Amino acid sequence: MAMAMAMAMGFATAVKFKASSIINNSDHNHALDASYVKRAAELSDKSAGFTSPHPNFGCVISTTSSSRNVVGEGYLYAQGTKPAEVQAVEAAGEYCRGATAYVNMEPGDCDGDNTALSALIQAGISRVVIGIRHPLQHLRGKAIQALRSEGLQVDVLGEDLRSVSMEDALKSCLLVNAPLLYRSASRVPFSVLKYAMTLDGEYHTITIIFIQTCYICTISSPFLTGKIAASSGHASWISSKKSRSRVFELRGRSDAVIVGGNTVRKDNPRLTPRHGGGHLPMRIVMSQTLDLPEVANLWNVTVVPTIVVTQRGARRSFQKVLASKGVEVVEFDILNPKDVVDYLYDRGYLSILWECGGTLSASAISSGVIHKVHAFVAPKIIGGKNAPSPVGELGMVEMTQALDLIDVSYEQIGPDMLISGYLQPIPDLTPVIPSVDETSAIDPSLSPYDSPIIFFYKTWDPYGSFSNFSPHPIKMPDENGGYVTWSSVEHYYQAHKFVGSSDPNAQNYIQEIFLSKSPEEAARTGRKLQREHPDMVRCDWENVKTDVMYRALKCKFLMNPHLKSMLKSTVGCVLVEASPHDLFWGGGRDGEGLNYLGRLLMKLRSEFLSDDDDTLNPPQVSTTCEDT
Ligand SMILES: NC(=O)C1=CN([C@@H]2O[C@H](COP(=O)(O)OP(=O)(O)OC[C@H]3O[C@@H](n4cnc5c(N)ncnc54)[C@H](OP(=O)(O)O)[C@@H]3O)[C@@H](O)[C@H]2O)C=CC1
Ligand SMILES: Nc1c(N[C@@H]2O[C@H](COP(=O)(O)O)[C@@H](O)[C@H]2O)[nH]c(=O)[nH]c1=O
Repeated sequence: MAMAMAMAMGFATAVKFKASSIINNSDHNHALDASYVKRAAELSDKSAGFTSPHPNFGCVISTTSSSRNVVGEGYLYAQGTKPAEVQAVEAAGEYCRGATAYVNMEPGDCDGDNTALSALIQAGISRVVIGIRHPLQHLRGKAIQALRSEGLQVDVLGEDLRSVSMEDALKSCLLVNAPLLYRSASRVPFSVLKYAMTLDGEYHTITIIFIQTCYICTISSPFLTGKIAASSGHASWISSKKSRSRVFELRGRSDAVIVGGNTVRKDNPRLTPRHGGGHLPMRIVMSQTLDLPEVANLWNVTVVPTIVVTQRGARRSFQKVLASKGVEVVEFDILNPKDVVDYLYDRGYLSILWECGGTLSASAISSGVIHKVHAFVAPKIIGGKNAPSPVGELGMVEMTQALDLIDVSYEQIGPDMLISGYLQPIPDLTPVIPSVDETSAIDPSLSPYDSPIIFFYKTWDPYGSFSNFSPHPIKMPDENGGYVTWSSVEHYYQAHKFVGSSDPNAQNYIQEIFLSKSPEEAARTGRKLQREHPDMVRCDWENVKTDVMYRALKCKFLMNPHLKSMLKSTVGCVLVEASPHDLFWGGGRDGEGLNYLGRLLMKLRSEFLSDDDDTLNPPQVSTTCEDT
C-alpha cells in the first residue's frame, strides 16, 4: 500500500543499494545472467495495475567483478516518467563503470532523445543483456544497434544467449509484456476472460485433480460445468473477498472491462478497480437489444466513463437517454466480439478484461478474440439444472474438440483456486521477413536481426519504384528473336501466364494484357483471365513465375540506371513488399507472407553490387513449357 501510494504520488521508483549490503554472487554462468533478466521482468511488472497497461520496463545493474553484485535497479512507472535504465544508473552511481545492465525489453524511445540509451552509455556500462527485442517494428533493433555502435556488448536472449535458464527468463519477459506483443503481432488488444464459478458441475469429486480437470472441461465440455450464478441469476458472491480483490487488480491492469447486457440487468455492476488508486479502465457494455435499465451504476460516469456498444438503429430513444447521462454509444452494423475488439484496437487499447456471463464469453471464444482465461473456482456447491455456466454453447460434441490451455498455472487465493492459462500462444515476434536462414542465403551481408527493413508497396512510397506497378517500360525479347516493349513489369508478368499455351485464345489474352492502360489494369485482367480460364495458364507457371519476374525486374533496373543506383543504395536493408494481401510476392499484414518480390530485389542487389560491369543487354526469357 505504501508502495502504491508512493507510486501514485509519482515518487521515483529506483531502489538504492548500499555497497555494504550487496548480495555476493559467486556464480558466473548464464544462470546468473538469466536470473538478473528475470528480476528486471519482475521489477517491470510493479507498476501494472497502477498505470495504463503500457510497456513494462525494468532494469538491473550488476558489477562485472567476480562477485557480480547488484548495484542498481529501477522500473518505469508510466509512460513519460523516468526510464528504468536512468533510475538504475542513478542508483548504481559510480558502480556503473564497466558494469552490466539487464533489461527485460529493448529500450524504446518516444521523444527521440534516447534518454535510456544515453544514460547507459554515459554511465560507462560495458555490457547490456536484453530479454526481448522491442515488439514495435519501428523500434525493434534500433537501441541494440545504437548500443553496439557505441562499443557496448549487447546480448539478446535467444539470439546471443541460449540455455534452459535463458528460456525461462525469456518467458518472463514475454509474459510481462504480453498485451503489447499480442497487439503488435495480431493487431487486436490482449483479451482476458475472467469468471468466478462454483465447484459443482454434473460430475463432482472434490480433489485438486478434479478441479484441474474441471477447469479445462469447463471451457469445452457439456458434461462438466461449474456455475457462475444461481438458477435465479444471483451471483454475488461466488468467489471470496480475497479473490475479488485480485479481480480489482486485474481490472487495474486493463484498458477496458467488458460485460454483456444481461449482466447489467442481473448484477448492476460497477466494474471499477477498488484496489487503492491507480489506473481506471473504461467500462464497456455489449448489448444488441439495448433493453437496459434506465438507472444503473454503469451510467454514473463521474469517475469512470462507460461505452455502450450496440446494433445499428437499436432503441434510438434509449441511446439519447444514455447520451444525456454522458454514456458514449457506439453502433455496429452487426454487433460481435471481433468487430468490437478491432474497434478498441483502433482506439489504442492494449488489454481487455471480459467479465461477462457464459453467452457472451462463448461468442468471444468462438470468435477467437480471447487469449487468456482466469477461472476463480470457489469451494461452493449451488446446484440447479438451469444455473448458468461460465462458457455457453461452443458447438463442441466430443472431448477431442476441447480447447487445451497453454502454460496453465494454479494459485490458491484464500479458499479459492485461481486457474489461469492461455488459449493462444504468446506470439513470437523474432523472425523478420524473410526468415533468419533465408535472409543470409539471399544476401550474406544481411543480418536478419539487425538489418533495418525497407517496406515498399504503392508507387508513391519512398521506394515505390521497386513496385511492379511503377511506370517503367521494359524491352524484352519475344518468341521471334525480336524485342517487345512492355509498359511495365506487371504487364509482362501477367501476360506470361499465357505465353507458350497451345490454345489459340491465349494469344488474345496476351494481347489484352499487353494493351492494358495501366499496371493495375494489367494485374486485374491477368488475374481475372487466370481465374476464369485456369486451363489456359501455361502448365509450368508455378515453376517459372519467379524466373519470369526475376528477368523482368533485372531488365527494369538495367534499363533505368537511377533505379539501379537506388536499389544498390539499400544495401544492408531487408526489402519487403508491404502487400497485406499477396502472401507470395508480398510480406503480408504481419510478416506471414513469403515476400518473393523483396527476395528477388535483394538477390538482384547482391548481383549488381558484385558486378559493376553490367551492360544494357536485356536478358533472355523462356517462353514455352519446353524451353524453361
Ligand atoms: N460469476 C461470474 O464471474 C459472472 C457471473 N455472471 C452472471 O451471468 C449471468 C449473465 O450471463 P449472460 O447472459 O451469459 O452474460 P452477458 O450479459 O454478460 O452476455 C450476454 C449478453 O451480451 C449481449 N451481447 C451482445 N453481443 C453479443 C454477442 N455477439 N453474443 C452474445 N451476447 C451478446 C446481449 O445483451 P442484450 O441482451 O442486452 O442484447 C446478451 O444478452 C448473470 O446471472 C450474471 O450474474 C456474469 C458475469 C460474471
Ligand atoms: N459474481 C462474481 C463476479 N462477477 C462479476 O463482477 C461484476 C460485479 O462487479 P462490481 O459491481 O464492480 O463489484 C459482475 O457483474 C460480474 O461481471 N466476479 C467475481 O470475481 N466473483 C464473483 O463471485
